[in-house]
Amino acid sequence: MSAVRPTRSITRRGFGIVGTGVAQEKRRFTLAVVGSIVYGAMTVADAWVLGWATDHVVVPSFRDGEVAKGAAVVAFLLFMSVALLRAWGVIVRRLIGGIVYYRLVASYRRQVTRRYLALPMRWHSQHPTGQLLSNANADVEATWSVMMPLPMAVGVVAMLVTAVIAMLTADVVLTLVGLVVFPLLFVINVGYQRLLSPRVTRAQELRGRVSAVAHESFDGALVVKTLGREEEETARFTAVAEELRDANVAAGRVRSVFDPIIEMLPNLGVLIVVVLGVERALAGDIDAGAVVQVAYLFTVVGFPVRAFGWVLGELPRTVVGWDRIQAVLTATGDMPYGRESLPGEGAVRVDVEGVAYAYVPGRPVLDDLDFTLRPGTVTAVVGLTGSGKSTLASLLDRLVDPDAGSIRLDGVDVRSLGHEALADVVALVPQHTFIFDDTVRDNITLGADVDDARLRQVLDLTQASGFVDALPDGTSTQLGERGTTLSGGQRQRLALARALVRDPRLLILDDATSALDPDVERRILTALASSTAAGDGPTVFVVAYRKATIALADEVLFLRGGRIADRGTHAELVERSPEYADIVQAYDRTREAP
Ligand SMILES: Nc1ncnc2c1ncn2[C@@H]1O[C@H](COP(=O)(O)OP(=O)(O)OP(=O)(O)O)[C@@H](O)[C@H]1O
Repeated sequence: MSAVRPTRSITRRGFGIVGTGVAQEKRRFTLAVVGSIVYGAMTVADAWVLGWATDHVVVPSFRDGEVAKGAAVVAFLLFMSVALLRAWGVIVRRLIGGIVYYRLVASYRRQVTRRYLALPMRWHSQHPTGQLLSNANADVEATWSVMMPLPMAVGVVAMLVTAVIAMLTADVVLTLVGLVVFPLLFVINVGYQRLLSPRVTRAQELRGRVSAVAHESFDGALVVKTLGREEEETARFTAVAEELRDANVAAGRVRSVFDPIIEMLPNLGVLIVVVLGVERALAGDIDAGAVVQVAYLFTVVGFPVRAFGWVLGELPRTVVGWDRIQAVLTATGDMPYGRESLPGEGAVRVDVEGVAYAYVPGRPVLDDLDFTLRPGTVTAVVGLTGSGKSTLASLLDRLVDPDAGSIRLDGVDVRSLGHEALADVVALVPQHTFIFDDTVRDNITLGADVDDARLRQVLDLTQASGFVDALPDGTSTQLGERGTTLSGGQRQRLALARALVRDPRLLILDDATSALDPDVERRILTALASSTAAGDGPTVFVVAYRKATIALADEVLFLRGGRIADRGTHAELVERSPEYADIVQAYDRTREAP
């Protein structure tokens, strides 16, 4: 995020964005402004009551040597009424203003998150997680934080107008002092915020970078330690931490110059008012109450005037935050889902026809693929690293759409299936397992209605019952962030159970059993293959790396450079393709090497 210079067009755009927010929360915002106006008017009224009490209670009491009781009671009632109304104004402004802000933040967070989920994997692979987190958090907050001081700034206008009227009724000469001090205060505030804002924005950016570097170092702690890179990592962190320190000091310098001026200016005004006012009171031109009233106004109006500065200072952040969230909200490339559902039940037939796919235009990763997965069979795909196996798995699960050709399930193009219909039919177990910070049960069901007997069945099938039962609370055990309390093989078994519990009609395993020991893997896959062969399981497509797994498949697709180089049973391919035989041999050598 680059610091935006507060130019006029930024101010104009900023107010445009603020308008969008106000329009979205019209009623609540209006109420917050009413609260703010009441607060402003009552602040001025307070000064007036003080003036009135000076003239009608304080001065007569000194003059007559006894308290004017009737007037004192009236003054007390006036003070109390004004104080209550003022308190009501503050509560409404703060409470409703806060609600407006939090509602807008929540609404835009929801929109951004919904958009993320609608955008295709192709978009996600080009946007790092850190950036997405920042969009949903910091950018949304930066856009709307202007809404916090906004009702106060609007109310301050009403306050200043009433203050000037109140001063005019007190004394014209003292009003002139106000007419110099207030605008001066306003101009200094605006200048202050304009100087401060880019520095604060920069510090915020750097805070993000500091946590990103720290996050990366902690995440990669193993690499850092094993390769002895502690010093380099510390130096990398120190560099950004020092930049952040300098940015904070730069912002602090601006504050140290302006804060005293802004604090001092109203006091200077009070001094002038007292000097001028006392002279005029002694000359008999005005009452003492008028001097007290105007002097008091100077002390209370100074602070709210700052709200203007805050609003103007926030606008550049508003614009930057808005642009960043709009980049997500207007991102295109959605994969629209159809409305069809797949008739029938049981394992599906998959027809892949003329499929091509490229991550980078002109450089196809998969090209001209034609094959059929017969219902209720197990097909393994074998190929060198980078030959396109995972990409093919993503296409079958419609995480991406092919650039050419089609993929049909029981004759229905996957693009015409509804989102839920597709999720009901196909399950993909990816290379990297994700475990939620939740219980074993919820990690498997993901909210689906699954009874205990079925849960037990899939845990048995995936050879997970043993270790799950050994956990402190069995299936109710909380697994911690990313399931760090489990071994890689245990995580993979839960991921398999998660897919199987949904009774998919097409199961895609993308190297999903790599962390299992060969014996456990063989048992799981044999059970799966036999249920499939018995007409009770899904069609299985497996990206495989072990000879034993590959040998279980009814058919093997041998992928080379994104094309099918050969296909047949494992035995047939070993016999006719030395290249294939070499790859499979090499797989086992690398995988089983100690
Ligand atoms: N998100 C991406 N953006 C650009 N290119 C990609 C992306 N993902 C994969 N590729 C490229 O596409 C090609 C095929 O990748 P893919 O992951 O499908 O291969 P694979 O056969 O599964 O490899 P491995 O056996 O190493 O998992 C590779 O050359 C890879 O660099």
